[in-house]
Amino acid sequence: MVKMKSSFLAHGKVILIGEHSVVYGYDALAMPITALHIKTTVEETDGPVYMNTAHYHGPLFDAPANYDGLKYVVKTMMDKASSTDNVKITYTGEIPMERGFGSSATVALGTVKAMDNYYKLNLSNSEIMDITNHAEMINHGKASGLDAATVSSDYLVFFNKEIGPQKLQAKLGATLLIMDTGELGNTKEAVTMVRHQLDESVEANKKIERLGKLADNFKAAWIKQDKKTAGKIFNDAEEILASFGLATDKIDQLKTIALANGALGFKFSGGGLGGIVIAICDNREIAQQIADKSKDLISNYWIEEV
Ligand SMILES: C[C@@](O)(CCO)CC(=O)[O-]
Repeated sequence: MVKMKSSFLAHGKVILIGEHSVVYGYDALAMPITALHIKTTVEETDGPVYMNTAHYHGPLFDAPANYDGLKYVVKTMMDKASSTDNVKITYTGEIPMERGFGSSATVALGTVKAMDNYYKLNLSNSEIMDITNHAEMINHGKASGLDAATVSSDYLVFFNKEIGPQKLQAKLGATLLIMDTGELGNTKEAVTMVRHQLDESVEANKKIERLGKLADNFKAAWIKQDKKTAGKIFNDAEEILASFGLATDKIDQLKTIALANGALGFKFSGGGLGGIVIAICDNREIAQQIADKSKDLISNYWIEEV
């Protein structure tokens, strides 16, 4: 019997604060970006299991190692369905890859959900999250679960590895300017860089603990709608993240422009080594002005009221 084609639309995320320290059990805050999404479509094929993305077309199990997380997802779902029929999986839509927008978690989640529906498996939410998180572990070496939790939520996520995601209903009353440096980040490399420093230095461990505390202070400022303090905490977090060697020249240049043009605070978001940066601004006009002044350094930008 021919199975019905199945699709799932999953959105991206940005981490507001707590990247890296979240991997070691500290708190973090992240939000979904519904403007950026990827649609995963699963359908029957006579050939080998096939993958169709903007970057790769071909048999999935011949794809390069950076698709290993997806290979695991597809194999796991086919095993769960006891299926020997092959599928063709197509990804459409756009979330810039390796920028901190959670594209790897988005495609992993989309694939689990679309295949769950395709095979009528009715997996529980925790099974779906476990498979998505395991794919993230394969992709990043060590993953907190924050990305997977945020791409599967339609609300602001307060997250801790032990407790999982909690909904934060508050608003800061500020404008976020999210800018894409156009530089590819590399989460796996960034997470490894931090881990090596933690293995070797007490000072590095203290810095990670401070980052974790900043996330809690940021949450408190957010709830109080204290955007000035939130901005200052952003700057403090950026300083610590940069001290691990995770910022780039371009990130530093964007920080100078943002702070000289009225941003309340600035930090990169996600693993670092490139990717996206966020400026907290008092209002849209300031955000637009910073984006205009940064235009020669960025490939794109988004303005979000939070
Ligand atoms: C760097 C990191 O904290 C965020 C990557 O988007 C890694 C993780 O939480 O798994």
